Formats: sequence, C-alpha cells, structure tokens
Amino acid sequence: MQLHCIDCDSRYSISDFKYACSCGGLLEIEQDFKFLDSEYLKRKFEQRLSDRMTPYASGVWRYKELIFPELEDRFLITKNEGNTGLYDIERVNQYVGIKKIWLKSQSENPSGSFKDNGMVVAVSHGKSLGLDKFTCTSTGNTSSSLAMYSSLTNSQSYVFVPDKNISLNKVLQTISYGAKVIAFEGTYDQGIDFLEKYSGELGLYICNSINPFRIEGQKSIIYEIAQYLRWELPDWIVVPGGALSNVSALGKGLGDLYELGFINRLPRVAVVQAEGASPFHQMISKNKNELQPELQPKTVASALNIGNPPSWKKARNTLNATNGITVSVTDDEILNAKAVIDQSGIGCEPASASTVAGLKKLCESGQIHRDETAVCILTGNLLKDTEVLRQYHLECTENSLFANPLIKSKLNIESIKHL
Ligand SMILES: Cc1ncc(COP(=O)(O)O)c(C=O)c1O
Ligand SMILES: N[C@@H](CCOP(=O)(O)O)C(=O)O
Repeated sequence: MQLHCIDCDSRYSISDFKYACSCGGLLEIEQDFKFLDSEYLKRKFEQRLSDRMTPYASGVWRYKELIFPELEDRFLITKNEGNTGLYDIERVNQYVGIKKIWLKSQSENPSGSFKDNGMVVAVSHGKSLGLDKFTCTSTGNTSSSLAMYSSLTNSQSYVFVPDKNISLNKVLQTISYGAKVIAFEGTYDQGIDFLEKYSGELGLYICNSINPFRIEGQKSIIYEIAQYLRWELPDWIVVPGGALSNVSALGKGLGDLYELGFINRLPRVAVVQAEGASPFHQMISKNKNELQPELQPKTVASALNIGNPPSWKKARNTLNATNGITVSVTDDEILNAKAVIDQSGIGCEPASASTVAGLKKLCESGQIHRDETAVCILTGNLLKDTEVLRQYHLECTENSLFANPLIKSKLNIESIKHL
C-alpha cells in the first residue's frame, strides 16, 4: 500500500500519512493486488458472510485484503457495519419506468448512513497511529458516524457543523454520541478549508473524505453489491453527488473488482446532484475542465448542500472509466421520489432519493433505456431528517405526490369505520 497523488503522480509511503500531496493534489491509496488469488478470496468472502461471530463478518472488514491488508487485528474496530439490504421493489421500478432497480439501503448501517463503511476504516487507521482526537466538518451524517466510532474507541470527536440548512436530527445524534460540536457560520466547504489549514496545529485527525482511508472503506459498498449479485453487476449504478466521496469510492472499487477478475464488465455510473448544489453536473454537462464552485448551495436534501466538492477530480475519473453521466434534479422531484421509496417500505433521507429521481429523469429523456437494470444507492435513513417529513406530509405542499394529512378523529368506532 502507498499514497499516490492523483494530480502529479507523486508517491509516498503510508507511514508518511497526510491528506494532500505537496502539490496540493488529492491522495489515493494504491493497493498491490499482484499476489492475491481471486478465487481463494471469493471463497473467503463467502465464508465470512456466514460467520457472524468474527469481526470479518462486517460488510467492510470482510474485504480487508482489498481495503487495509496491513492493519493489525488489535486496531480493527467494528459495529457490524455494511451488510445492508439490496431490495428489488416493483413499485419503485414502475415509478421510474425501468425493467429492474435494486435499492441498496445504506440507511441500515449502525449510524444510519453510508458513512460508516468509510469511517470505520479511517478511525481504525487513526487508532493504529496512536491517535484519539478525531475531527470532521459535516452536514450531519459524517459527524454522526465519526462521533459513534470515536466513542466506541474511547476517543474524542470534534465536529464542525454549518449553523444553517442542515438537519437538527443529525446534529442531535452527533451530540448524543458524545462529540464536541462547533456550529459555525458558513457551509461545509468553509469547514473543510478550515480543517485543512488548522487540524495539524489542533492535533486533530481529519475523518472527512479527503482522508483516503475513508474512500478505501467506502469501496466496500460496491464489493458488497457485487457479491450479493453473484459478481454480475447491473447496467447502471446511480449515486447522489455532494462532496463526491461515494462516486470516487465506487469508481475505485469497480476498478479493483475488474482488475481482480471478479467482474468482467464495468457498469456505467450516473451521478445525481440536486439542482441548487450541482457544480459537478454543471462542469460535466458543459464539457468544462475545471469545477466552478457554487458559492451558496441550497437544496432541501441538506446532505447535498456542498458547493465545492473536494473529490471532484476522483469523481471525474470514475465517469471517465465507466462512460458515466451526470444529471440534476429539483427539490420537488427528490421529495416525490422519496415518498415512493418510503411508501414501498424501504425509506431513506432526501439526498438518497435523488438517485431514484435522477434515474427516472434519465429514463424519461432516453439516456437510460427502459430495458436496462440499475442499482440506486440509498445513502441515509428516513429518520435523519424529520423536518422535511413534517413539511412534506403535514404541511402538504401543492407539489406533494402523496399529500398524506394526519387524520384527526375522535376515538369513536363510527368515525374510524369510515376512514
Ligand atoms: C445521506 C447522504 N447522501 C449523499 C451524500 C453525498 O455523498 P458524497 O458527499 O459522497 O457525494 C451525503 C453526504 O455527503 C449524505 O450524507
Ligand atoms: N453529507 C456529508 C458531507 C460530506 O462529507 P465528507 O465526509 O465526504 O467529507 C456529511 O454527512 O457531512
């Protein structure tokens, strides 16, 4: 394993761990798979899936050889993250108008979002360096996950959250797990700039996705999907795009599976951004080479309120490798897709529903054919953002697909019979 700069190709030893290259470029972890036996590994991954009593039953550590082979077992922490459901729901297929969709429900993770897959690896790495002060800036999911794993390992997390436009539920979850929470005026983007400048001075280990160990952990999401589907991936993988960690990890994970011969065809990747926070989609659709940050990102999908996604170059590499595409969706499209996912019994937070909304749009425009198949990655739990639920269901905006007002009734058998 070594660190590799995606901009200037410099390489560093893992023991000289840092978040950015001296040229300022993002770093990725370069794995050496030369001596791995794919058939042997496949059997091992199957065995671990059925052995619930070891840390390797985790949907992340099951793939340790591909993620962090050097980590000594004594530093490996786990809360049985991953192992999330993959659901095929006819109602959602019909809503989108496509042959088959699987919903990968990352909301079933221990802190309720896909962040756990990456966070467990970042915190394990930090602990292996002897550190116990962790930090992140966050719209709430990264922070909840970090706070959970920090407390699990008797460490302290220091979390920076924007003081507006994020979900209170997530902040409360973060506080409850024991984080010290600093609410600042600004957005996620300013929080990242601050930590990049001052985390060293503050003695804090950054657990945002600029940390390449986070990305290594998040690769497990696509490994797990591939394993559940017997190493036959669908035509499309659809992900929401905010800081663009998920799509970066997805691309890296797909590259690994292909290199190891686990899959013999790469699916195409579609990144969906919310219209009010879509700098990556703007760049790709206008064929530009540089990302123009969105200074005031604003969407109801608060997890996507990111205007200057740090991982945009890694995300662009994923699109290049998979002949991928991007699309943006409105807040109403997100909320209506979310209502369908919720009422199908799976449920998710608004950012996650952007995938189904985006897939629908891409099918309607003919960019994705109705006979194709797709996995939509549902990144966070339905209860992560109850304020949005309150507005959608109880205030019933005119664009709500399922206006579902609370039924007020006396506890009287005659009134209830007529409901
Ligand atoms: C629930 C949820 N979905 C999607 C995203 C966007 O993912 P990424 O930042 O990896 O693009 C985030 C946060 O980043 C999130 O919390
Ligand atoms: N939505 C995210 C923001 C992105 O965070 P990162 O961990 O990828 O840097 C959050 O939950 O904070």
